[in-house]
Parts: sequence; structure tokens; C-alpha cells
Amino acid sequence: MTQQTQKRIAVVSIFPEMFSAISDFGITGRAVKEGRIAIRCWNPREFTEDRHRTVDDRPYGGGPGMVMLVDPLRQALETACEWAGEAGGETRVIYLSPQGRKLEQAGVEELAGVDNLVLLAGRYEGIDERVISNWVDEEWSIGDYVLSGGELAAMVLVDAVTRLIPGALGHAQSAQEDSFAEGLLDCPHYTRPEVYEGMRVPEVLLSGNHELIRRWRLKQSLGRTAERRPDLLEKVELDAEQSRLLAEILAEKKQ
Ligand SMILES: c1cc(-c2cnc[nH]2)ccn1
Repeated sequence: MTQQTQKRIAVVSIFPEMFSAISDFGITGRAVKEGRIAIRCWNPREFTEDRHRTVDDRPYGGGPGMVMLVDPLRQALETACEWAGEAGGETRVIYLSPQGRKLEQAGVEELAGVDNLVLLAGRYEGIDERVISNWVDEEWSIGDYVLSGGELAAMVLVDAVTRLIPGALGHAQSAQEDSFAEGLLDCPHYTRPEVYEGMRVPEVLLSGNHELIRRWRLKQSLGRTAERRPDLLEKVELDAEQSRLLAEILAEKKQ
């Protein structure tokens, strides 16, 4: 495989073992194996000097929970940046937090264009603000809910970005076909058997007529998006065919 450049993804987390979920399985696991991405973790505990390997402490001003200490995080980030930057190109340090910019497909495309990423996953109540103001470039959120840490959010980001790397999806499917790439929800999918407890697969999908199938799938995506996520539809500029198909399916749903 000719490889333009390998995207280096460094992770800073006190639970590095979690990241085997993306490095050892699926599309991301294959991308690692094929050398399209490299994932390497640094644990802030490795940068502590006390015998308890302390990475957190009580918050100034009082309040519940603990806050992650600045120095172990700073050292881990600097080491991670050094590795990530060895490959050359731009390296961007990202902190995953509910206070970040909402990650949507457009943002995934932006991050896919960055040569190397350093992902900081916090735990506890959060991290000392001085880490963010001095060593973080961007904060990103995967949604408006509080997780137990940034690790799962970091893995979501890596998965979505990796799918956009040329060749990562293999021959099966191009990212372009992903309905979200067109700003629409996905169409229904079926596989064997043709009939299951009396429930039939839509005839068009058995017709072998690829143009009819393409049109049916687009119509279904448009209808679903209108029904379930009208907010998405407002962001999409429909072409003549899409507008016609949407009108058709909305009329059919009214019958
Ligand atoms: C990114 C990170 C988080 C999060 C990190 N730590 C607690 N929640 C939530 C949503 N998106």
C-alpha cells in the first residue's frame, strides 16, 4: 500500500488500556495494521514523582470531586506532542469535554485534514484550567451529556476521522456513500432471508435494477430525515431529484 503520510494519534489518559477498543478491532484496528494511523497512549501517572503516583487533588474553592493536576498532564502532553510531531506536519492538541465545540461530520472532516492529533481525555471533575489555556489548542464535545471521562469521546472522534482516511474503508464502501456525508439519515438496510416470519424485503431491493434501488434508497433517506431530523434537512440544499423524491414520499406518508 502506498502511504502518503501516517496520521499519528497520541492519547493522554489514565486508562490507556481502554484504547485497545479502537487499536485492536474493526476499521480503526485495520487502519493501524495497514499503517494508515498510529495510536500511542501516554499515562499522566508515568509523569508523577510521588509514590502514590498522584494525578488529582481537591479543587480550590471547595466543592465535590477532584481535579486533575496540571504538571503530570503538561508533561504527558509535551511528550505526546513530541512523538506526534516527529512525522512532520501540523499537530493539534484536543481536549474532549462537554464545554467543547459539538463534533459533527463537518468537524470530523476538518480534523481528518490535520496531520497529527493529540487527544487529552480527562477524568474526575475535570482538569486544571491552566492545562487548557496553555497546552490545548481546541476543545471538542461529542454531545450534551456528561461522561465518566473523555476516553470514549476520544475513541468516537478517532473512529469518525479514521473512516475518512483514503483507503481506510477498503473496497466495501466509500465514506461518500454514508448518508451523513450528504447530510441525510441513512436508508433502511435488509439482508437474507427474503421473508422472515412473513416480513418481506422491499421488492425493489430484489429487482437488480441499480438505478431504481439508488432512487428508492435516496427517497427513504429523505423521508426519514424529514420525519426524524427536520433540523438536518434545513441544512441541506436539495437538488431537483431530491426535492421531487421528498415531495413524493411525504405525499405517500400522508395517505
Ligand atoms: C466529550 C467529553 C465529555 C466528557 C468528558 N468528561 C466527562 N464528560 C462529554 C462529551 N463529550
